[in-house]
Amino acid sequence: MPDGSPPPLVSVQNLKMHFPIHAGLIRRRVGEVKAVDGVSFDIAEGETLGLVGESGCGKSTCGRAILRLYDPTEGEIRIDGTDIASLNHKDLRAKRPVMQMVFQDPQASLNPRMTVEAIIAEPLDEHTSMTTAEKREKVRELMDAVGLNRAFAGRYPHAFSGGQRQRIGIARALALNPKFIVCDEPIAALDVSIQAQVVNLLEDLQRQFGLTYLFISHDLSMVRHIATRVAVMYLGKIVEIAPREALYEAPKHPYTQALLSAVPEPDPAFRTARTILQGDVPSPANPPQGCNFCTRCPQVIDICHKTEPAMRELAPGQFAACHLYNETSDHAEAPEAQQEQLEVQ
Ligand SMILES: Nc1ncnc2c1ncn2[C@@H]1O[C@H](COP(=O)(O)OP(=O)(O)OP(=O)(O)O)[C@@H](O)[C@H]1O
Repeated sequence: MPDGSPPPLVSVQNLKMHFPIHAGLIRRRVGEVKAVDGVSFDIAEGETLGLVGESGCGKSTCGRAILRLYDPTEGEIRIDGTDIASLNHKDLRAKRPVMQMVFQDPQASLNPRMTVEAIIAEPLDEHTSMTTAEKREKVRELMDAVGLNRAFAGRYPHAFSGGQRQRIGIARALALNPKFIVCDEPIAALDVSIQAQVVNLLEDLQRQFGLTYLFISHDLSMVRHIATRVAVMYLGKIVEIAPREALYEAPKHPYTQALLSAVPEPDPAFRTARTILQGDVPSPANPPQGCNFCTRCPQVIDICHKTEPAMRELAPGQFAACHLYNETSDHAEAPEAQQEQLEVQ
């Protein structure tokens, strides 16, 4: 953080979320799934940090652990000046209004037996002493803010389209005037034709209410549109984090390069060589020794199998964890050069 700049709204240090694996009749603990394994990042107030990576790399678990929907195994989480990781349940409940989540599947996250009015008012019932009339008015203001017709407040979720249901979920997340929202694949379950509308709404709301987002998605094109900075996750760890332009225009980590090379580019002038990653993602219950990416990396070198690479700043604000950039390595300049020789599809 440069001198004089305000402290980040969200600060995550060495976050770990390991799920125990039990087996046998007495449910003996036989191992653990390292879903999130030492993740660190900051998010400035008003910023959107995109969190990308293949399915199963730990994005959702990371978002949930930050909001304490899971109790993290280890690590520090500071949100708006409070150490979230160490709060007891009573204090956590009091802090809940500041941090909210928008879920992937609006169908599954809305109670089908509750009206839209009751769904959006639920957090107000739980966390405020508003009168019925005040709640009624607040629900209608929220419906206006997310572009839902007030006249439909008495309807049930099934009467709405997927995009409208996600607007209901967003209105509920906004009810307590949060500062920080984890958007967990908020458009993945929606029709492509309405994905952009929901993303534009999230951007409008961010400007209007000064919101800070962690935007989790496997859609790199959408993240490029909405995020100010982007973190790339692989097998429970962040391998690269950088300002949006740097990440998309000059990715440093071979995994980021491979992910981006798979994004369809309509303009042939900007099409690059496509990297096909070999093999499957290893199990987070049994990650490889050394670098987590060493079993699939097209540019693997000896040390990758032995030592975990540290995060290093390779360009202003652009950090990557890769041995290819070690000052002592002969390969310090190799990744971009080698990228050109990769298989063209
Ligand atoms: N409650 C749980 N118990 C045990 N393992 C879990 C639990 N939740 C997630 N995992 C495992 O943790 C790993 C990370 O899962 P997670 O859902 O966070 O990944 P993701 O990147 O969000 O993937 P997707 O995009 O498919 O949701 C996976 O291997 C998953 O099976």
